[in-house]
Amino acid sequence: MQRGSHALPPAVDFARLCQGDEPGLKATIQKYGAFKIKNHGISLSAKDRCFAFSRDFFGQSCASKRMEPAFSRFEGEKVKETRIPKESLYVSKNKLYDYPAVQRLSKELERITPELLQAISRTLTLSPSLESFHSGASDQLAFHHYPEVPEALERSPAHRDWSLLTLLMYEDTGRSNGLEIAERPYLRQGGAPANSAKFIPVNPGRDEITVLLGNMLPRLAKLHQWEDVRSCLHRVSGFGDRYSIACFINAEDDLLLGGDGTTAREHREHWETRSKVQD
Ligand SMILES: O=C(O)CCC(=O)C(=O)O
Ligand SMILES: [Fe+2]
Repeated sequence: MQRGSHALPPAVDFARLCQGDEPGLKATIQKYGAFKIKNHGISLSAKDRCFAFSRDFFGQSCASKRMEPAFSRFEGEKVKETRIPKESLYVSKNKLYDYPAVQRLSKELERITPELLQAISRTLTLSPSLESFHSGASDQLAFHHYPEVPEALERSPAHRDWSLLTLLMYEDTGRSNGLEIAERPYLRQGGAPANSAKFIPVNPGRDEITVLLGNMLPRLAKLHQWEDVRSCLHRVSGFGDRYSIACFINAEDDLLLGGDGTTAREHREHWETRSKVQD
């Protein structure tokens, strides 16, 4: 049962969603820009292997990690001017051969992505369907590590992702993991929506994946005159050592995202540059 309006509704059965409509999903996406899925076909062993890889990778010395071009150092990224107290490793599709531990998870995610894009398109009546904008070549896996920082309550400030979709995976710790999502409509009391929004905890259950709508979607909605599709405003709070895996599903690089001629690649690179802390 959904606990009032104070929690993201229970995870949708992905296999069932692929067979047909899921009552209530459209309302959930419109309210949160996010939903959870279970029975998704991503194996626990592939996921566990990646979390083990992540712990080993981030457990190395700073000098070793800095040798890795895909490594983004602690506080190396920001939201507006706030540095994020995390370190990350970004694995692009063309670098997968360097990371054998990651290949299986990537393959499994690749297999479910077209079905997920189709299901979202059907639920929101988007035409052309989202999978026609996606080849998978520019999708990326991000491994995040938020080391314990006693004084940091807000671990990642409120932001939206620049992707089409973000799939978030966690270890099953059995406790709240800090991901929070803004509920719509935002109360606009003079402040920016990010400050006035009401955030609810997500608390993904065992082996659930949280799906967030990213900023490529509202751009496509405008271009194709779809009904208002908003991206998910989210943040991370809490204490303790924390690991997460994000799969960024992006529209193919050459796709036009707006009447101004911006391509998906330019959109992505613009936001990547904006979020980097310059040394
Ligand atoms: O670590 C998380 O739970 C969220 C990560 C996130 O927001 C991102 O990768 O954009
Ligand atoms: Fe995010």
